[in-house]
Amino acid sequence: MSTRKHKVLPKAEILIEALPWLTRHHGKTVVIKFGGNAMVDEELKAAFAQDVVFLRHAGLKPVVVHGGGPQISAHLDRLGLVSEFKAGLRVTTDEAMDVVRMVLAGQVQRELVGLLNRHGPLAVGMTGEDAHTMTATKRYAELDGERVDIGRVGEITEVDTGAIQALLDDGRIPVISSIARSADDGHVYNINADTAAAALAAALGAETLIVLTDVEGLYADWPNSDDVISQLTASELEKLLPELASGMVPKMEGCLYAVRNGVNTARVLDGRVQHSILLEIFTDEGIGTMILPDKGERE
Ligand SMILES: Nc1ncnc2c1ncn2[C@@H]1O[C@H](COP(=O)(O)OP(=O)(O)O)[C@@H](O)[C@H]1O
Ligand SMILES: CC(=O)N[C@@H](CCC(=O)OP(=O)(O)O)C(=O)O
Repeated sequence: MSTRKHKVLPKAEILIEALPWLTRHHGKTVVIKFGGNAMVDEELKAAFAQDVVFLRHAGLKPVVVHGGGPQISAHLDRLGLVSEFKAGLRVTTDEAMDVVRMVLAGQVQRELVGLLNRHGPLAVGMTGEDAHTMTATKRYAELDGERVDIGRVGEITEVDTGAIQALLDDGRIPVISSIARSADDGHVYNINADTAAAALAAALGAETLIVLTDVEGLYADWPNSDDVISQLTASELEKLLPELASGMVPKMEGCLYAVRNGVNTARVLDGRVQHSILLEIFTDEGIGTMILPDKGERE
């Protein structure tokens, strides 16, 4: 009897630890960005799907926005097309845009939908083009103060959350690829997936934006040290932005945008750690980096 109690009690304690978090997050929308670099391992992808389905059954409304940078680069390579990044954004020729759309919507999104739907008829894939969910205009990169043409890369000008809301109201899990149509020229544009996730989180009035990536969080002095900043405010992050490099730039700009536009917290988590989403949402042990609105702007 006592051995049994010994074994069962810790499990019950874990469940009870989740109670205040379950209450707090019930019915809330959570936008989760799954980065291409965190999507390389089969077990991790399956664990990610389990976490998202768990959130849904725990009464939250998860929305998945996915990247696929490495997968796009691999496909371009196979076709003998060069990929080049400027200011963290892929220079996207018309030809490359076809590949971006095919890989994101036809490969990466399909795979995630398949993994989620192992647990039931929950996930529905779409791109920002569907039902005019995301509208974009051509974006230029800023390099040493110069405006540089990077082809079919877009910035979001408008978000229509109608289709996503309808899916959420129907109990589904929307899985969204970061592509948007332009109202100016009718073309489709390549949107950085962190930027898309942040814009959607703000437009949906999400409680939280979770960005899964391939590092532990925001390093204070990358690449010299692996000290992770566990928490910072929007103003503190704004000061750090000019020092950031590569993929962290759109990620942190996105987090800043989200918390400045009504999202209560933005979190960058290590997607290489299995079940990092569950640990973050339902336990007292926060991991990764949390960005909060400035005092006075918090709910
Ligand atoms: N201060 C920083 N803290 C953490 N990572 C950083 C920092 N500055 C730059 N990076 C780089 O940003 C990368 C994450 O961005 P990215 O490669 O675009 O990932 P994802 O595919 O998940 O969007 C990290 O792997 C790291 O190389
Ligand atoms: C404009 C731009 O750079 N778009 C990205 C879209 C995918 C993405 O953002 O994927 P990750 O989240 O895995 O980096 C690209 O073409 O790679």
